[in-house]
Amino acid sequence: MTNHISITHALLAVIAGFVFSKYIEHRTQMSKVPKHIVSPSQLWPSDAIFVQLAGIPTLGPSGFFSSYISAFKFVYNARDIIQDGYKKHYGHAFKVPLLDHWLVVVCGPKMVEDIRKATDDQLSSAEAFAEMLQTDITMGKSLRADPYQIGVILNTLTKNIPARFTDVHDEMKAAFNDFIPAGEEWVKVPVLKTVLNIVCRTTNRLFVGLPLCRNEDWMASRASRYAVKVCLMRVSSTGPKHILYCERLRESVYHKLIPYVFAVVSTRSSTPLQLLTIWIRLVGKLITPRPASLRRAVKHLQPLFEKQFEVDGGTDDVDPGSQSNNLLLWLWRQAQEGEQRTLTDLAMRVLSVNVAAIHTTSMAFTNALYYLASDSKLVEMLREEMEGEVGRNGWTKNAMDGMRKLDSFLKESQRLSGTSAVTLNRKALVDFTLSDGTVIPAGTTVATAALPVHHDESHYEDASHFDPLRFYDIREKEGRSVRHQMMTPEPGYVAFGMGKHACPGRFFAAVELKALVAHALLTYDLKYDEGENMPGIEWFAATSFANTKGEIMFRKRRR
Ligand code: HEM
Repeated sequence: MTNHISITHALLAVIAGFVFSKYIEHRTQMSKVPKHIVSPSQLWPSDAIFVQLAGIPTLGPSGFFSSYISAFKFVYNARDIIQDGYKKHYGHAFKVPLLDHWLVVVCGPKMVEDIRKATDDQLSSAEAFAEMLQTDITMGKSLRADPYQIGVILNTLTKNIPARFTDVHDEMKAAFNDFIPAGEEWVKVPVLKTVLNIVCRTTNRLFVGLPLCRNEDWMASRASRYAVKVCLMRVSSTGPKHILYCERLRESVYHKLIPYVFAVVSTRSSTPLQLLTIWIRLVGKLITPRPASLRRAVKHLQPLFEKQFEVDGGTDDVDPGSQSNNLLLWLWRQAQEGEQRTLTDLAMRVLSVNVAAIHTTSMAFTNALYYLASDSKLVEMLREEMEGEVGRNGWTKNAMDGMRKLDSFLKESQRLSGTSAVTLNRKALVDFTLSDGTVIPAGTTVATAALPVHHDESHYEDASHFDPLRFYDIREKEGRSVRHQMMTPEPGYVAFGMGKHACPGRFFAAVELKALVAHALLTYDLKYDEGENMPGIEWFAATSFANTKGEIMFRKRRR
């Protein structure tokens, strides 16, 4: 026993002596190099990224331990931290430490314009999403290699909204009926959970039609739960990454904590940290919902796939109003012969579009309901407009387009409640110089401040006040302008992002949201239970969520 201890002590002493002597040697080397040409990369394995990042001001402390404390604070307090940075660094960039990497945030119209105008080879949206959602693991690599589904959503899906609107509205009515049966008595409904089901069914009526959109296994386990699992994957996959391998840890290890040991002991490609990345990827592959979700999606889509493509090869004309005019067909027609036309690849894309569509729309609808349940005057005003439009145009896309007060209300709700702290997430593929001269080093994630823009008095008078007719009034003043709509990105409104990567589904989202709110208000009365009020927004790091626990009372509308 004693022998064991002394051998261990001796070994530790040798290692400590070795590290210390190398440290002294390293300090000696460092002292010989003139300060102005010292770059960590010349002395130990390093990324130039960390050197260049040092030139961008840090919000809060940037020391090894203190920056990790800041990173933990960011998880709980991102909204205030980004707001603070926006105030202090308006017109420029600042950086915040996240647990696994630095995030550079730019503020002010000129900086946003720089990001908007950058090419995909300079700042990549796909690479930023890949990192955020771990898409290679959760969705597979082919989606990133050729994300043609984005063009399909923006063009074909948007063009087909009027033709498929009746169908979508039909599903909406059936789904509301199933999940909130309209009775004479008030019933208390958990809002987000119910809304997720309604939105999943309504959206999938457009994507895959009946009967699949109502299939409980597709609905509950695949389409919407897959989306939830992907979000959880994001959290869980970055969780271990935070601890074991991350850009920031590498930075700390290489540059701050024990730079020398790693330089001497191993090359970059074989560092234990690199091995841990592989390990994390393996764990990610084991826990990803992708194989199971994909198998189920393929099973459910197989009959539709055979019906639509095996007879006519997807070339026959389809009635635009029919259910065969769906996302699967639009994807098929855009896909290249070969791999992209397999059911597996198409099914993955259908799932990925579900991920992008369902939670975002559900959050927006939930937030809108929270406002409506607290304001009966607003409800009455909107009902009047809805009845007028539906009376003139029936339940059509045209009628939805005519609901200008509703559009304004939804936009105001998104402005104050539906937006994350940052948007336009991009990954720099090359060193990218902003117009104020700041260099975003290749490999860095950059984003623009979002919520602070929505609270900026230079864009909005009394910016923190909720004014449902704010945009309606502006549009009326400008002669019933078509500008300032909910789906229109503008410098003061970035809920759907901006530029060529602005949300391609925003046109559908706006129509669907209007139809959902109109159907809800014309079918039900709604209010909070005695003693309950509008619940607050929830946050996880820089992302905002509609309150997950809020409940609202519904009953059949009384006139
Ligand atoms: C209220 C609902 C929605 C909100 C608030 C929303 C918001 C956003 C935002 C902020 C982005 C990032 C934009 C950027 O980085 O510049 C985005 C991207 C995207 N959204 Fe939406 N979205 C919504 C609904 C939808 C729907 C219904 C679909 C599909 C039908 C969809 C599909 C996508 C896709 C595919 C992207 C990635 C675009 C790209 O990388 O070029 N979204 N969305």
